[in-house]
Amino acid sequence: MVDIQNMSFGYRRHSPLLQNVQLSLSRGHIYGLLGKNGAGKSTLLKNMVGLAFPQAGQCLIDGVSAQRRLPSVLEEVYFLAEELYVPALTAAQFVANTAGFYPRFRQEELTRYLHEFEVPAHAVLSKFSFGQQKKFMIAFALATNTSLLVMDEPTNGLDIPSKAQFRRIMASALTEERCMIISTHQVRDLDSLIDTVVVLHDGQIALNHSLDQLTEQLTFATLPATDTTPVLYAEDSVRGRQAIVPNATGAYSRVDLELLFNAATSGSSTLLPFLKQPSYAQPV
Ligand SMILES: Nc1ncnc2c1ncn2[C@@H]1O[C@H](COP(=O)(O)OP(=O)(O)OP(=O)(O)O)[C@@H](O)[C@H]1O
Repeated sequence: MVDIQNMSFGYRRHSPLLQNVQLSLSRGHIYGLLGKNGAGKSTLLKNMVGLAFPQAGQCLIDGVSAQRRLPSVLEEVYFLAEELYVPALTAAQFVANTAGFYPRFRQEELTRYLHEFEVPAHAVLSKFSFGQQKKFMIAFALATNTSLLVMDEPTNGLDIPSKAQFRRIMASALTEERCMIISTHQVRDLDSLIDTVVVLHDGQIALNHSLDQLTEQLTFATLPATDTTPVLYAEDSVRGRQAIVPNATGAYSRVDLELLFNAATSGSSTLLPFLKQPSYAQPV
């Protein structure tokens, strides 16, 4: 669905932020785009949907360059930006003005998502709290039923129960026809939601693996402080030594997203080369 090929971008010509990025996203998946503050996640997403133009390489949506912004492509793309612009309109007025751009928009789905998010359906949007505005826009984004749904930091401003609602609603809205990508620097917000982890670091895609691939290749374990097992990455914590080791037995362990993210962005010299070994590297 999305093909980013050798893409480079910088806000200033001689200082590239993204370099030679390669990324393919398929329908039927929820991707988590993780990166530190300022890593360039929003910038990558804007290039992906044609709101910023690469200086080299290209971003394709179903084979068409996103920067052409063809209506036939745009009606299949919804981009929920990190900063919201919410007009002084009721939900019904907002839908009347906006839903027409998305041929597969479903009012009954919007009503259901708003009910699940406990957002009033008839108030003026600009009078909502920030969290309610965010939830309205997430509900609207889902109800557009676009093939590509790109959400930049959607969980910013949501309280803890709302984050759980968000994960439930997102999971219920995924279909085989849809590709969703969600960026965050709050790694735990995507726990139990995404099926593929993409880490952006130092201007490049440092890691792009499905959770299934990761559980097959890695074991996430808490080791006693005295344990001398060779590790791919480890951090000391109050619970013991949180470690990532090769999965030698094929046993299942839950991916610790935060530990994985720390490993991928720490400059650890072992984890990323281990995942890139020919027998393990399986681009999604
Ligand atoms: N319009 C712009 N003009 C110039 N520089 C910009 C612009 N937008 C972003 N930047 C810079 O590009 C870098 C990456 O910003 P970006 O917003 O893409 O990062 P991010 O990973 O989404 O960060 P965060 O997690 O903090 O939202 C930052 O250093 C930022 O200051």
